[in-house]
Amino acid sequence: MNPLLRVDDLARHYPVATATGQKRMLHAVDGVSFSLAAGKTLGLVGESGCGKSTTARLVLGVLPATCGRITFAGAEVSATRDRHWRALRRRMQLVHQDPLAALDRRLPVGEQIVEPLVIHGLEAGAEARRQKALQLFEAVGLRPDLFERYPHELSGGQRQRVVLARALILGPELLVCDEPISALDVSVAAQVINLLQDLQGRLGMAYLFISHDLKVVRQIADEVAVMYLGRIVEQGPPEALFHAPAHPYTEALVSAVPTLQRGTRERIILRGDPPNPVDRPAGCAFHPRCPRAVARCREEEPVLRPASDGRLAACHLVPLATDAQAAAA
Ligand SMILES: Nc1ncnc2c1ncn2[C@@H]1O[C@H](COP(=O)(O)OP(=O)(O)OP(=O)(O)O)[C@@H](O)[C@H]1O
Repeated sequence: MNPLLRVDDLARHYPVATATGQKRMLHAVDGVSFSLAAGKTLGLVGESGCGKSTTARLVLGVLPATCGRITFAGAEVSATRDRHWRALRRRMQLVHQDPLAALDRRLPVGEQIVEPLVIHGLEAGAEARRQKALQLFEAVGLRPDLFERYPHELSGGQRQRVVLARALILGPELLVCDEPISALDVSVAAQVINLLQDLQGRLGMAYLFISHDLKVVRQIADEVAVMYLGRIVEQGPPEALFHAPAHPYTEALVSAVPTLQRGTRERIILRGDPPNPVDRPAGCAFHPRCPRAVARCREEEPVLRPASDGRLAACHLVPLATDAQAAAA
């Protein structure tokens, strides 16, 4: 079956000036490929600056790619902002981490929920729009009396529900959730995650779910991709990935969450920040921070390929799948 979303060799480079005034290229996203089936969730994790948000903006067609290809429901996504782009954008919506920034402080939240309908000229008549918005209010668990309130009169969790209701009003097939709970406290965040799962069950949307919270990603994702310095370094089902990480970088991320770590392997503590993407280390980009690195890691760049247990990993130390296993995966 064709996936709903397919990303092939996607890249986004930025020309930047170094401290000495030299012009260099920053590879924010550098050859990323994945696919996402309808109704499923792909979690995207990795340290700050690894390219998660850039990937999200490329997928939504709000940022042009340097190269690569994005296909949504069989149609190519490009950042052209023409009629074709607008029609596709209706079917994929963004849920951002900061609901206050996403909402207009001067408008009651009920009015903001119906805005996408007005923009796309989809529902004639103010009353029909209001009824639709009230239905969505209920679907995201908001009381109808909050309809006329302004964003600053709502709690953070309520505001994120308003943002969700607005994203849902056009009936999207894909929600791109970029750190949707990072501004919320733990119990409210848990409610929003439960709501997202519930909505997915009822409406069958696919989620591209970006988060640095591995526990939440394990709960919500069907598949997880780990990014490092603009590339995917490991991808697989959350249970396998978090309980028995193959790539030392995934292992380091998991080591930082004691309740996720299993087994007796020595923990990998991540030291320092990731390298500057302008000066990507030779060989494996993770080798300067990897306690398991061997000579080959400093010289030869590992490519992302099937490991013996079916997941994808870009590490010289991970046993590769045999040709037969790779073909079956
Ligand atoms: N407009 C830009 N010009 C130059 N560099 C950029 C630009 N936008 C992003 N970058 C760089 O691209 C890299 C990836 O950024 P991105 O925001 O995608 O990372 P991220 O994983 O989403 O981080 P965070 O979790 O902090 O949001 C970073 O090094 C960032 O500094």
